[in-house]
Amino acid sequence: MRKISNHRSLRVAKVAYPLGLCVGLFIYVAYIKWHRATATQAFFSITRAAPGTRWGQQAHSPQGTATDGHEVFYGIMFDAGSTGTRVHVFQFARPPRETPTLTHETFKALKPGLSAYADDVEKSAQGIQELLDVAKQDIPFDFWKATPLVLKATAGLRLLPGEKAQKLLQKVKEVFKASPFLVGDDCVSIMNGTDEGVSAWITVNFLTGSLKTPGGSSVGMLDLGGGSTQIAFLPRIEGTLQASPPGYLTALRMFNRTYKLYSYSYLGLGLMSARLAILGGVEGQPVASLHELCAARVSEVLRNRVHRTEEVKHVDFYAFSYYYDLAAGVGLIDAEKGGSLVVGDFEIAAKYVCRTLETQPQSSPFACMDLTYVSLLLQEFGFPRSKVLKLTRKIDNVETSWALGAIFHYIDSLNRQKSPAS
Ligand SMILES: O=c1[nH]cnc2c1ncn2[C@@H]1O[C@H](COP(=O)(O)OP(=O)(O)O)[C@@H](O)[C@H]1O
Ligand SMILES: [Ca+2]
Repeated sequence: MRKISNHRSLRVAKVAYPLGLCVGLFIYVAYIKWHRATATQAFFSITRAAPGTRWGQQAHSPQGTATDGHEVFYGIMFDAGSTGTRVHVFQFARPPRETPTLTHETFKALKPGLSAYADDVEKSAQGIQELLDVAKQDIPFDFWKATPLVLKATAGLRLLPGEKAQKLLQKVKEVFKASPFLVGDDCVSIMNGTDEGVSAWITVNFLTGSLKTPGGSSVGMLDLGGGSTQIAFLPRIEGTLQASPPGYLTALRMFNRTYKLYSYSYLGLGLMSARLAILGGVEGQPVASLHELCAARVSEVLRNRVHRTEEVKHVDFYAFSYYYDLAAGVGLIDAEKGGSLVVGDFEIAAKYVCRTLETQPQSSPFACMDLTYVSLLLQEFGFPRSKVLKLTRKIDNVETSWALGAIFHYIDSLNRQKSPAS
């Protein structure tokens, strides 16, 4: 269902004014007729069935212009992460009577994260505006009004006191409302952890083509952020479903199939939060082996925090974010292309880096602790040392992040409101 193609020229109508007007009118009438005929077709066909989840609600649906028989449209997703804010501008094309395809993504990231402005809310607007300008440059003017603009915040804002988080969100909403894009009342929110995992699972399975084949195999997803970490996969073994605590399973309806996903977000177990917890209380102890010391502290921090499933041993997993950065940092994978490793590689790298740190200062002082943490976290999830993981930042030039899965949901919810029968 997915194709990546070159950006089409969309400004043809401006070439010859009088002729363009007639052609434009004709296309408009044809489009309205065609659109009415297909209005009852499912769009991305995604419905969330889990209780307590909140997907976008909006009164209008995005609507592009028909060119070459394809309807082109855009969606803008802001990821307000704990360590940075990023914009993802997605371009889709929908051939007549077919499901839409993702044709292009533009991505830009800024640091620090929104939560860094908790005590100076006004200052947060500058970065948001800068990222909005990226979207404006990327999306042709004629499409601005129909393009949904959404921001979802993750661990950084979840961990802030509610009032401070709300003030930041309110500021972003002001900036969004002043933009030329399609902005609903729910355009800015804190995403719940389960949705974060589910959306990232949708992204990797969409990009790897796993969603195309009903009944085919799917891949698991591991995301290690700054403030929280997510694991999501589709269990095939009944015992996994039975043994999963409440809150770890969620039903998702997508492309006319229902998936019962295992998805969980551990708030406070992101890499930056873990550093804080690990550094919290062992000062003054004599330095034995730095790795052993680190491992003992990390084990304390992780004790009874993580649910272990047997089935993860048998599922192919993609891992990204800090998993990727750390592996690339010590040369376990290519920093540009990513690659595969086994879980035990993190432990070998941790031991090596910690041992080196005992005798000489390192350029990355946290590497010993970070690698020890990641190695033990993966083991806590139930991964054996021999388990192969795929580490990737992009698949087919699209960022592996929850943003794509989340924009699918959002656009789908807009479409459903427009044609509830579909
Ligand atoms: O879209 C993305 N592309 C590439 N890296 C990303 C993206 N989103 C998050 N990251 C990576 O995730 C890590 C930080 O996670 P984040 O700031 O999102 O924390 P959170 O998920 O706990 O809120 C960093 O390694 C950052 O480079
Ligand atoms: Ca993140």
